[in-house]
Amino acid sequence: MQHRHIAFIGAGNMSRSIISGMCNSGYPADKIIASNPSMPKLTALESDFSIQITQQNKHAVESAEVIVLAVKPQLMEEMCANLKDTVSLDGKLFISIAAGIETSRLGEMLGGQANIVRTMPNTPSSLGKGMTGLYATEHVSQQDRDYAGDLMAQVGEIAWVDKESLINGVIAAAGSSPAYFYTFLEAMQKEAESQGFDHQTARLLVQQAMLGAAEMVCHNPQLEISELRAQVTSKGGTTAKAVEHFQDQGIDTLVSGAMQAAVTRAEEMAKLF
Ligand SMILES: NC(=O)C1=CN([C@@H]2O[C@H](COP(=O)(O)OP(=O)(O)OC[C@H]3O[C@@H](n4cnc5c(N)ncnc54)[C@H](OP(=O)(O)O)[C@@H]3O)[C@@H](O)[C@H]2O)C=CC1
Ligand SMILES: O=C(O)[C@@H]1CCC=N1
Repeated sequence: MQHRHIAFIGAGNMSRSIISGMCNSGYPADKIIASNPSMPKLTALESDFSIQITQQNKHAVESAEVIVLAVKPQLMEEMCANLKDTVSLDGKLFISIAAGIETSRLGEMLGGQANIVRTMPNTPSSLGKGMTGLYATEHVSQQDRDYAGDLMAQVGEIAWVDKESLINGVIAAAGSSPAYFYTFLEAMQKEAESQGFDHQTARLLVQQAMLGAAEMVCHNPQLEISELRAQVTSKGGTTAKAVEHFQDQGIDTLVSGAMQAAVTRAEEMAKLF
């Protein structure tokens, strides 16, 4: 991929995940700058990855061709307003990772910029195991689309969507979903402890089972996930009883309700910010 000068505005969890993935994939650290109001996250990034750091967004943006907008959604408007008043934004490519802010709104916040790619990554990006959805406005050139896609592909798998509303679907299925799996694992760990295992052993049991299950799904693309489930589920055995319990308790409704709640919140955020 092209190694353009890139600035991260906001050096929080997600920026760190992406920067870490980029550096691990060989992106030159001297072409990456991160900007943040407080120093500790910046100094950690500098010492871990040798990237450039600054507390001045203006300084980060001046020297960059690509700007990653990585502040919390509720802070985006104020941050962009300060930026557009202090530095020329023309000709730059903007890549937003913020949940719930549409490209049209971002364009307004940036004073009429339209060269915007909206993405929705997730935290496993820090290990190169991310899943990112991307949407580009019609104003974005093929070269810039390729850059944005290549960038996020440094930290995992990517999927382009051709309707912006589908980014909210990406949030529900991939952006937020690591937390669903953690919630499930927390509950499993707790129950394993109740059944007599110490905290660490309970964690090992559930994390290794999850890892193995995820690898089985990835390594067997020709098999439906339901088939993999069937392979575990011996007739009249233990798994059948456990899965039956999930189904009796309405797991499908529970999961679809949770994913719809994520989409609804993204839609609400689009109106709020
Ligand atoms: N966490 C996740 O799983 C995902 C998050 N996202 C999106 O990523 C974005 C960032 O989230 P996340 O990394 O979790 O949040 P964090 O709070 O960890 O990071 C946001 C960072 O922005 C900094 N910041 C605040 N104001 C400014 C400003 N004016 N200029 C520059 N930096 C500023 C904060 O600094 P300080 O702490 O010093 O105030 C903080 O370090 C959000 O928009 C979120 O919707 C997208 C996908 C997944
Ligand atoms: O919870 C959030 O709003 C962000 C977006 C996806 C994951 N975290």
